[in-house]
Amino acid sequence: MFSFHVSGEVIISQEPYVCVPNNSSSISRCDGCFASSNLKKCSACQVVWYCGSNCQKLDWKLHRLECQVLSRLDKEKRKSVTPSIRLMLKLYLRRKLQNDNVIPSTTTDNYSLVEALVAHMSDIDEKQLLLYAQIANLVNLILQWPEISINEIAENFSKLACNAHTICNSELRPLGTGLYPVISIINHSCLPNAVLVFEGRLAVVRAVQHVPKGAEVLISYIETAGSTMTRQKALKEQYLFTCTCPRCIKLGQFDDIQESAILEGYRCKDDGCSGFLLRDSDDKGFTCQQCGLVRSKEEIKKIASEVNILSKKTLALTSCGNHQEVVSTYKMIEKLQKKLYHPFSVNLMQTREKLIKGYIHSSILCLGCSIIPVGNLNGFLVTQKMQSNP
Ligand SMILES: C[S@@+](CC[C@H](N)C(=O)[O-])C[C@H]1O[C@@H](n2cnc3c(N)ncnc32)[C@H](O)[C@@H]1O
Repeated sequence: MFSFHVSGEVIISQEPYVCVPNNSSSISRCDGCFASSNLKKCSACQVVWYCGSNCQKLDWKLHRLECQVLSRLDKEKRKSVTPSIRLMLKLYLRRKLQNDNVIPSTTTDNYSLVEALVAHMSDIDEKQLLLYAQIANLVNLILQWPEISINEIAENFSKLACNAHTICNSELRPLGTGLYPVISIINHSCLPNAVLVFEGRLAVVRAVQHVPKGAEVLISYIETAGSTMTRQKALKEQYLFTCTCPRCIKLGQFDDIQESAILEGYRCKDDGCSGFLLRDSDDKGFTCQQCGLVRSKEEIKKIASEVNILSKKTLALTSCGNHQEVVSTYKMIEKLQKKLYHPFSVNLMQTREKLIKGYIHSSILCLGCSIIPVGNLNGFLVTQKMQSNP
């Protein structure tokens, strides 16, 4: 048994058993390192991209098999090969390579770890089951391996849903999806003692506080900056369990109500007051729990609808690549949200996060302002003042 004393200390790290970049019609990434520039498409299958011969060579044993199955498909069918279908194909192809001793198996890198993952087959609803069966059918058609059944593939899709991880870069932009069977053993807490980050494709679990000898290492599967209801809903929907962590068991208690109202509720009408608001019993407005001022529902609705219109505008602007306009629209949203939400509101924080990402994207990050994002800890964007040049 180990104990981890220092915040930031690495507890465990693992390379993915399988992973795929989140390629779409608008963005392609290298299958090896997820880079998005200088890419060349595999000339045989016309599906997979590489940034150069290094990544292509490293991936060759697995891609040789994948390339064979993808090359059999006609052009239209190849378009239906989504990243999740590719992840499933790679899972079976890697198992085959290890069974045939083409690539080695180790205690932390073998298919039996995938077999042991929780699938929740008896907890998922019929609609979801049907969806898994349909996509499993497609995988079956592509692979043409009579020894694997549609049921088994569907079960593996269910496993991926509650065990696979989104691989993000240091700016927390999603790059791809990976399955890390050892990391998947780690359970969730809304008050975690560790965090999962990615260094390229490598998944690294780091302590965020002292983890005493024998204590369970717990990470958060979801954005922790949310009300208990929001967190519970997200965990139930994707991971099919009810969290009973120290934060969740406080549901309905004063501390929990206060935290939820700060994170997701409105601000006091008085700019100088930092109180949190609760809905009045007659449902006509919201009263500040510190100074007693009331905000009407109508006033709140009006600002919220202006925010809504601007948010839709950012979607349209983003899709046509107008990043400068995106940034100025987020600035307007931030101004309105400052009037609407509590200063520690998640919505406000998310807008600021998008604003900073927008600055980076449109390359107008003003070094004079000296603010750069350095990470996201427990869902809060941490910023760091850059040292001014001597
Ligand atoms: C990635 S797996 C974690 C490992 C899993 N406990 C196992 O034994 O294989 C995710 C699943 O673990 C369970 N789980 C994780 N954290 C939990 C928690 N705090 N309370 C209850 N179940 C949890 C849920 O069933 C969830 O879908």
